[in-house]
Amino acid sequence: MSALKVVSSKLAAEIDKELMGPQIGFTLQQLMELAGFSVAQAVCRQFPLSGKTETERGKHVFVIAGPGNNGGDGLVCARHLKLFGYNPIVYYPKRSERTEFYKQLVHQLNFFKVPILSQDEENWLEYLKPEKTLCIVDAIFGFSFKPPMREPFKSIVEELCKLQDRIPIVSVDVPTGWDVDKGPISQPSINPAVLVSLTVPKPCSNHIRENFTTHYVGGRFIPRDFANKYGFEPFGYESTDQILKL
Ligand SMILES: NC(=O)C1=CN([C@@H]2O[C@H](COP(=O)(O)OP(=O)(O)OC[C@H]3O[C@@H](n4cnc5c(N)ncnc54)[C@H](OP(=O)(O)O)[C@@H]3O)[C@@H](O)[C@H]2O)[C@@H](O)CC1
Ligand SMILES: [K+]
Repeated sequence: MSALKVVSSKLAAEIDKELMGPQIGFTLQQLMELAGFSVAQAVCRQFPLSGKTETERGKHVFVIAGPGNNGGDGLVCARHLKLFGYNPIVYYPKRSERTEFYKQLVHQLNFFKVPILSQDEENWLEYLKPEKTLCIVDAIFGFSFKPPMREPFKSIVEELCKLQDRIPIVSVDVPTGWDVDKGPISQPSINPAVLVSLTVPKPCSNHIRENFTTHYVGGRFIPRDFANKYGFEPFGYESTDQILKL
């Protein structure tokens, strides 16, 4: 276990609320854009295309998006990956009706010709093959997940657990199915090859496997005094980087 500074789910929610409150005035869209952008950067850092063969470069990044904001981060990430020269494909089984904004993110993916598997795609595993897939982006649930997991996500996560020894998983903020504070609470559970914590790591990140999971922090959107107010030091991002390897 690392001695990493973490904030509880309750505090993470308070941070979010203040960032998007009347005093600071970020919009959800702004934060989600930066969050998804940083996850795309983590994929690039971990799985660089430079020096790769044509076949390797053509592999898919399979992005699975859930119904909430974690899923929204995934949709944004897919768009940036396309711009970075990757070949993303999105599985978005339960599309959010929460706001018009989610529909706009889908339109943008269409604009970039990123394939989105239809809501009733039963053969989604056909698009996910170790020889054809570079990695999976797990953007199903983040810090608002409450067990037990409902379908269709329960079956999806079970399949991911079977595949994860052969295809690396990049989890956005919280590995799906983990309790944000307690970590993996049910079996089987996702063991990501990469975890990208957003804003600040949550307590569950103390449960990642030390020699297995590469941990990044991303979502570079707070100044020093704001971090200090919530009890942590800002992260030492370099230059224009949106991620920092911890
Ligand atoms: N400042 C930051 O750090 C920023 C953080 N951001 C990101 O937001 C994430 C948090 O987003 P969030 O609050 O929308 O919640 P999230 O985890 O996506 O899940 C909610 C959805 O899941 C569903 N659901 C829940 N339990 C379920 C179950 N058992 N089985 C099935 N469904 C279940 C629930 O459905 P409901 O229960 O409401 O019907 C709802 O639809 C955070 O982790 C980070 O990635 C950035 O975008 C912006 C900046
Ligand atoms: K996730």
